[in-house]
Amino acid sequence: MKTLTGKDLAAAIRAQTQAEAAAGVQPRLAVVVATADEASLWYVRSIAKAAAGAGIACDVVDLGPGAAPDQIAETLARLSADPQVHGLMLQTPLPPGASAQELAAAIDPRKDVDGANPLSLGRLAAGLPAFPPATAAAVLALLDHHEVELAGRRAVVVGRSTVVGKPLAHLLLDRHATVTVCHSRTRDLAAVTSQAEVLVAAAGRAGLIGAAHVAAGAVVIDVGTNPTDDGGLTGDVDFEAVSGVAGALTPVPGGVGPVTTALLLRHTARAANLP
Ligand SMILES: NC(=O)C1=CN([C@@H]2O[C@H](COP(=O)(O)OP(=O)(O)OC[C@H]3O[C@@H](n4cnc5c(N)ncnc54)[C@H](OP(=O)(O)O)[C@@H]3O)[C@@H](O)[C@H]2O)C=CC1
Ligand SMILES: Nc1nc(=O)c2c([nH]1)NC[C@@H]1CN(c3ccc(C(=O)N[C@@H](CCC(=O)O)C(=O)O)cc3)C=[N+]21
Repeated sequence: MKTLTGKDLAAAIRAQTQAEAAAGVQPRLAVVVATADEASLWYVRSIAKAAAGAGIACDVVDLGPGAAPDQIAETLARLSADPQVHGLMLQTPLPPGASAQELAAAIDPRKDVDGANPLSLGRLAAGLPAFPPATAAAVLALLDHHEVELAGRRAVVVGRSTVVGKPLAHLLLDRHATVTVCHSRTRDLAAVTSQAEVLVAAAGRAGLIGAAHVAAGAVVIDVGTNPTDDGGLTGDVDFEAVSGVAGALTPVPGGVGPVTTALLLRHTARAANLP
């Protein structure tokens, strides 16, 4: 079994992004936060750190977990109108009563580096240029980096969120895979996933995918980042069990996550230099 790591790819993307950032106007990313969720705050810190390393300015606008939806919308509108800001993202989760989908409509599509505005998702579905969500893009980047063939192959995505599952299904379709999307109402998940030549797990359930869910030799991409009791991180895939069946598998940590952060910065550098 081949372990498909993301660290080298992430480093290469960051180096390329640093060169792009240095060649044009200095890119600036604004990250709006309204949560106390530890995993989300960890991601924000890692974005800020990686941005500094790539020569990208990063402003974290923390409104706190008690922020009202109107306040978040006003903040996004202000940053969308600010010519100093090239990239704008709204972290999830959000406070109860706030809808990420509705709020993201306030992000200027030209600055929508995490593909959250419904317009970006619509453009993606229509095959028009748009920034895909960094996580969905990271899955494709990993598959390409490891030269996994997609055309004509059966791909199964577990999860239908707006951040990962849905945009990823469009990206895989564009690459001529035959795509099936599963979710919590899918009957007999293992029967569907075991048909996959390329399987992507993005459900946010630790250990959901076991050996019985995977076809011999399949390429398995684990997007899940579930906190463990000892303060660590584990994926949606039971790595031990599945490594005995799969042909290739991404680790967690060290797989999709670092590539996601690197691509968010690449999108920001590109947004800063849009014609
Ligand atoms: N590494 C990275 O860069 C990133 C990692 N993540 C991680 O990816 C995971 C998914 O994130 P996100 O998409 O935001 O999560 P959501 O909770 O928004 O979506 C989860 C999806 O998985 C489906 N699902 C849940 N349980 C099951 C089940 N038992 N069987 C089949 N499907 C199920 C849900 O179905 P239904 O729609 O029916 O509820 C839903 O569509 C999380 O662990 C998250 O932390 C997220 C973003 C970036
Ligand atoms: N609008 C929005 N878009 C997101 O993409 C988004 C979000 N909100 N909210 C939070 C989740 C979570 N997320 C992660 C990204 C990278 C790692 C990552 O790089 N993790 C490291 C390990 C971290 C560790 O060891 O603790 C790794 O996988 O190697 C993790 C989690 C993006 N998210």
